[in-house]
Amino acid sequence: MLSVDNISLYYGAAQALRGVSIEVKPQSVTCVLGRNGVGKSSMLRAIVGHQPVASGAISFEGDALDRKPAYDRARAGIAYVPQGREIFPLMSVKENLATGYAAVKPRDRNVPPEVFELFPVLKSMLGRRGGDLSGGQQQQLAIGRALVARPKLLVLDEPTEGIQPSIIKDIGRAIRYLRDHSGLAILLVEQYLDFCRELADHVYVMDRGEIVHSGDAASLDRPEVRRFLTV
Ligand SMILES: Nc1ncnc2c1ncn2[C@@H]1O[C@H](COP(=O)(O)OP(=O)(O)OP(=O)(O)O)[C@@H](O)[C@H]1O
Repeated sequence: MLSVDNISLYYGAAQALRGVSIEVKPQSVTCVLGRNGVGKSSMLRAIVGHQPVASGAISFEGDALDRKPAYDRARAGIAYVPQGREIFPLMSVKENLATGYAAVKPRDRNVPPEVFELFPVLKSMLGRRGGDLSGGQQQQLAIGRALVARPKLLVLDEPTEGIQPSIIKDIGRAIRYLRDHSGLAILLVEQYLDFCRELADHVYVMDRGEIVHSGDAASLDRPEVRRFLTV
């Protein structure tokens, strides 16, 4: 469904990605792990069109994305929840959800019922300001806003970062539900190993701008893989 083929990415003279290739299959959860600063977020930004690549190719459902701006990628069915969530603190929960309509045809501009089924707290807080929500609730809002666009691929950058364990469980449950019942492909970047071990159909490990491991979730327990994850 998503194919990233041998991409390289630079910030000025500094190379952040060195020939990275990954595949994401439909109706699956793919996790990318690695220490701080190894290039995980850069790879996601390249996929969603926020950062240009210097070489290599990215395709989605067989179409080349390389020259497409971020909004075309969103319309093609790729939704992105950035690290830090980037919700609008002074806008209400309802207004935050509505910002997801930008990539959607006017007749589809409503909140899919599954958003409130997965995250009931959003329904009860529709009138509250985004900035009044806890970190975990903001993460749920950011995922809800991404789902408003009815994506085929959901891209999440560290969805568990700074979030209390009970909400991490809710988010894990939601990801599993979206894969199994809505047929979504989910690509997520994480530092939280247990979260990936429980959820992932496939894992990649990055180190210094390269993919150094590809395998199933159980492969994360191998010592030769672990050494790229321990600080
Ligand atoms: N906008 C930028 N300008 C210059 N260098 C950057 C920029 N963004 C990231 N980098 C550098 O590129 C490298 C990869 O960063 P990236 O954020 O992709 O890593 P990461 O694995 O996602 O780390 P983290 O978990 O800390 O977000 C790092 O050395 C980082 O300092």
